[in-house]
Amino acid sequence: MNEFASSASAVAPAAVPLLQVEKLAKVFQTCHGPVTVLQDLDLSLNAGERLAIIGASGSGKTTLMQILGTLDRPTSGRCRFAGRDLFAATAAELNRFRNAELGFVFQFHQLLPEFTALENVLLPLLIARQNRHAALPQAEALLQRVGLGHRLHHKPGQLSGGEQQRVAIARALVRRPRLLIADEPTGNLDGDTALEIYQLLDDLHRNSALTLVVVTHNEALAARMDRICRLEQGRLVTLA
Ligand SMILES: Nc1ncnc2c1ncn2[C@@H]1O[C@H](COP(=O)(O)OP(=O)(O)OP(=O)(O)O)[C@@H](O)[C@H]1O
Repeated sequence: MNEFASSASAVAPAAVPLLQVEKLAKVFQTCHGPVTVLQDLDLSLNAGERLAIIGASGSGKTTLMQILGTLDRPTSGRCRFAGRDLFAATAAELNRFRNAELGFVFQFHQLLPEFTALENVLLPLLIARQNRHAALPQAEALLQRVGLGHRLHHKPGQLSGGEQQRVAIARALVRRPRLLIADEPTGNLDGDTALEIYQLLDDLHRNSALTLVVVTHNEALAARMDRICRLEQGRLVTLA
């Protein structure tokens, strides 16, 4: 764990939400004038909670995920992770925080096509300077856990869409992040395969204290989470 993340968890009492967003706004400046996508957005998410975010196309779901994932900065407002103000951190601190504390899954898996499933999952550990010998059993165990123990040495092009997304989930979780951010993780999959991915997320949640924010267009899949919010007019409205 990096110094920013460890000092954050050291100062955070148990009652502090894992993620706390206050009065968040995002305005894009374009040649046609400013485009306000998020405004006055509040969100509080406890450790271990699973939140589904739904909303019309263009309502700002990906914009919000990018900000929660610290891949983009808000125009104004505050985002705290375990009590620590994220956007007050330096770029280097944020980088280390992101690598240690966050896992990302996208609609298109973004696996490296030349690498095997095992190598794709191993990579974040090697980038974090873990010894390959120690990292290998961790990556293998996680691939077993997502049901791909028999596909370790297959490349993404040799795997089905659902299998590729399982590898992407294993890659996102291999460094044991506290928050998993999934932007339309099943948008590219058929109904049965999408359901299998959600069952896998259920399993992973049950067996570890994973906190999950998932964007989906599918309300039946959203209903599997603990809470559903709809993004409308720049704000999150709690539905259930
Ligand atoms: N860099 C940018 N510059 C200007 N406008 C942007 C930029 N990025 C996003 N937008 C605008 O912000 C709005 C929200 O986009 P976003 O991708 O967050 O929506 P979304 O809810 O994820 O949509 P979808 O469900 O279709 O993926 C859109 O109107 C989009 O055109």
